Amino acid sequence: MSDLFRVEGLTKSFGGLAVSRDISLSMPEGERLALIGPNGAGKTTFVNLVTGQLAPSAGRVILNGEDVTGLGAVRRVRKGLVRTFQVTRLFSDMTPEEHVTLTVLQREGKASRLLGRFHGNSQVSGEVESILATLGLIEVARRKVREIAYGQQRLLEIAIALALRPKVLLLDEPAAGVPSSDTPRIEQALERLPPSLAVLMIEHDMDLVFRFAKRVVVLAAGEIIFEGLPSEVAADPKVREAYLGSYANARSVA
Ligand SMILES: Nc1ncnc2c1ncn2[C@@H]1O[C@H](COP(=O)(O)OP(=O)(O)OP(=O)(O)O)[C@@H](O)[C@H]1O
Repeated sequence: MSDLFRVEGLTKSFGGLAVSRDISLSMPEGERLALIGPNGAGKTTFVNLVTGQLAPSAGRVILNGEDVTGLGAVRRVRKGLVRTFQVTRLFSDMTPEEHVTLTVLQREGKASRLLGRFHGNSQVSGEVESILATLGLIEVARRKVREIAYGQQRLLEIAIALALRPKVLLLDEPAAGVPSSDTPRIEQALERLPPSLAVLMIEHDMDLVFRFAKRVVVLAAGEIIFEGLPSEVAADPKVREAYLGSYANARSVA
């Protein structure tokens, strides 16, 4: 198979609770896949298994034909499997330009030298500028993170991920916490991601999912219950039942 990335039979239990059950899926180059599902369906756990933050109980993760299941998270990143997190992990006193520059230098094994020395390095600064432009962050490149909008902070997380030169990018709720007035900014930035990059996005904002995704996978209780086109997902009986079930549970708890 010529898939860039695939998982086979990925399974994980916490004690007696199975949170990933025999998940298999594949992604070609240029994929735009949304992974959706009710709260607690196991979406973040799945990403953690793929990126090496968690070890699976069974199953394999394969990147470019290579089984990376036994590798730690850092080595998977070096091979091109990169993620962002639901909650931002930025330094509030640093600028977007500094964050992305440091990441490029880190990738090149030069981060231990002083950042200042590289301000004049045109190769590094050219790459940093191009990444910041992709995410629409040029005008805030030299502002401190704490002074920029939360939506821009979320985009900076993606910029940092791009600076690691991913082949597969996993976005964990890129629009979470972002005011709806700012979601078009996120959407436009996602449209500008490199075309060959395979992107998997977890997201609860269905407008964003439908605009971004070419394919949708629905997870419920740790299992894939639907895989297909965005236009088909809402009418699928299993999907409707899963969402209705979670709504009913939420109401019965409330
Ligand atoms: N470290 C852990 N130990 C025990 N149970 C866990 C652990 N991590 C997650 N779980 C449980 O696994 C299930 C799946 O959680 P997960 O965070 O992957 O769901 P999710 O689909 O990402 O949910 P959400 O949309 O709310 O972020 C939940 O029932 C959660 O309580």
